[in-house]
Amino acid sequence: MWIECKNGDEHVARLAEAIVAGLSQALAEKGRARLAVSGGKSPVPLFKTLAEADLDWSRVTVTLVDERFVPADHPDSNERLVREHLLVGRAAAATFAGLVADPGDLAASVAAANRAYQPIDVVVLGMGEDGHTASLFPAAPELAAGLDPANPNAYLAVTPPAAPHARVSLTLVALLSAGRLILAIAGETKKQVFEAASANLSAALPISALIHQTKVPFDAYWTR
Ligand SMILES: O=C1O[C@H](COP(=O)(O)O)[C@@H](O)[C@H](O)[C@H]1O
Repeated sequence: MWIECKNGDEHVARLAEAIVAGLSQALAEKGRARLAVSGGKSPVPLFKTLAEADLDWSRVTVTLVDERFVPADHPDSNERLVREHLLVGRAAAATFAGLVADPGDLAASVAAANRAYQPIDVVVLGMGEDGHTASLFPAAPELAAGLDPANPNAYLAVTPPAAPHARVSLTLVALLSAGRLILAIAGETKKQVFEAASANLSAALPISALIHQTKVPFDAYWTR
């Protein structure tokens, strides 16, 4: 479902409401919940609101949709972003599962992420203006494997052709094993990219693989 919000405050409030609803449902049904969040520049206001949500965070595991292959204290680290802005306040009681086990060994980090993987209740995605989501970048050499419905792995290494750092990313198979997918995007350019991806399923815009699927509830929240 496409959901338009009138401003940033409504965007954050509605996203937080949907995420908390998904986590609360998992807690009620299973006693534990697993949340995967994205990094990049845009999620900080959402993280700050989520951090104060009235949830039993001690029964929530927070993990990452994707990670830049950098040490956890690097300015571009998604783990650093999450630790600084989400795992604070009430959410400090959550357990965190990062994706870079060894900042000197990408293959070992991906292998460790795959061993630790458990199905995710709520996935919060972003989208780049090139149509990438998670770190499933258009034209990346690993994109076909990332989108392969028969890929047995939850995570893979990705080399973005035009963005910094090698990545560790959830595969499409893992994304489509989640309880629900929530996309947070802002701006006219991303709206146009989303519309183009809605018109055609194409590896040129990897987000289209999520739009054109019916396995998992998928909601896109947009604001100007
Ligand atoms: O590189 C990344 O970019 C996307 C989009 O980031 P944004 O700052 O444009 O919202 C993000 O979803 C992904 O997790 C991140 O690694």
